Amino acid sequence: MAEKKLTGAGLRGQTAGQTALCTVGKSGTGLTYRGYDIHELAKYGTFEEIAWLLFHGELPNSEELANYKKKLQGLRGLPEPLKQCLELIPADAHPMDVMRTGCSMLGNLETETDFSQQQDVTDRLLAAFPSILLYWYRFSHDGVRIETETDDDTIAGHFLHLLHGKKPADNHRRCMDASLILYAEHEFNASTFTARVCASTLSDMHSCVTAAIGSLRGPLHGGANEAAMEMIERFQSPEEAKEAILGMLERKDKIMGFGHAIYQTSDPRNGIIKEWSKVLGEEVGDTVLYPVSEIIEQVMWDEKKLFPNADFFHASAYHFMGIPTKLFTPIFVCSRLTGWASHVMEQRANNRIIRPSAEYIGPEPRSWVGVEER
Ligand SMILES: CC(=O)SCCNC(=O)CCNC(=O)[C@H](O)C(C)(C)COP(=O)(O)OP(=O)(O)OC[C@H]1O[C@@H](n2cnc3c(N)ncnc32)[C@H](O)[C@@H]1OP(=O)(O)O
Ligand SMILES: O=C([O-])CC(=O)C(=O)O
Repeated sequence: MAEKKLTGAGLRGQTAGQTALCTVGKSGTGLTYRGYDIHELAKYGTFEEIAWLLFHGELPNSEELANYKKKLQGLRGLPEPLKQCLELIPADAHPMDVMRTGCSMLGNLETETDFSQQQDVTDRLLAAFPSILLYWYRFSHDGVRIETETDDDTIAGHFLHLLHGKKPADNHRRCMDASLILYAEHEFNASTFTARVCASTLSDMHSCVTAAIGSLRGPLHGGANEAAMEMIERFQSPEEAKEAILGMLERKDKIMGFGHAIYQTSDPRNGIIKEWSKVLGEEVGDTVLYPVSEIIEQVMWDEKKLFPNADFFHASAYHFMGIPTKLFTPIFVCSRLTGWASHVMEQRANNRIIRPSAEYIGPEPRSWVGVEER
């Protein structure tokens, strides 16, 4: 692939503001959160530690971490009107629409009335998002009203517990934890930029996050993990996948889970989630999905010099943990909330309304023509 031109459409290559949260694709640093490399964060950290790091700028000490986890544990319950609202949403709704509504409804019930509440509002959303999603999912699909206040120590464990109705295996919890870390923050991506634009009008946290959920939903952004799953599960063998992908490339179809707006040769998150996919696939005796994913990776590189982004191997990793495909992008929401909220706080701390200019390409000035003369 020719050197990517970082100008023009899509605001590519334009610096649209400053951040101390994250570097993306900066030469020599790759992906870092608050200066820590993503590989170290995913290997040694837990999602709650990384959330704290993003919000406060430093890793928590053991007392801070224990207190923070306790606080989040205590915020998992849902108010009755929110449960009633979730029960009205049909089973065939897209779970991203459920997240959008759930966030917005909570904004009606627990409104942020002053920016001094921003951390508490964020923590509430962080604790409540898995509950919102899975309360709706289990009610609409299984007809059960689940208890969302579990004693699980982590958000990863809480999520899988609510989904499957039992505490998860340790490696599933660890994979989910790693996944939440990988998705937590990514500079001025489309959904985060949406959140910052909303924040720049001095709007409330629920509005900023609801707007961001709308941006993440699209298949060119967070929705790609679901689209990748729908693609890979169509193939019965690597040979079939190779032939089909070559055909898709010839027809100039987009292959979901590949390419990136900023990274040029690889996405540093890919190797980490790919390894988890391999381990979990071996555990469930998979002989198709992982090999199919690998051959697609190979073909995409050989043919287009395109590489898997964070979403591609997330598809098979989540699938091996028994997570339904339509819940993939909402998990991204449960994680990226940390990045969105940190950016909202950063924007508020040094705000100017975001209002770029447009290059006008419309007609020259002209006179009004009455309706009877048109
Ligand atoms: C967590 C995330 O949000 S990561 C992104 C998730 N999204 C996806 O996986 C969707 C598939 N990928 C894409 O659509 C794109 O790669 C994006 C949206 C991620 C980045 O878009 P851009 O920065 O505009 O792409 P870029 O400029 O690198 O495209 C260069 C060329 O590669 C092609 N290309 C890029 N990605 C793909 C793909 N996945 N499949 C096929 N061709 C592709 C483009 O069509 C373009 O070809 P052209 O020059 O003939 O028009
Ligand atoms: O940065 C981007 O454009 C998309 C992405 O990978 C993310 O948001 O994680």
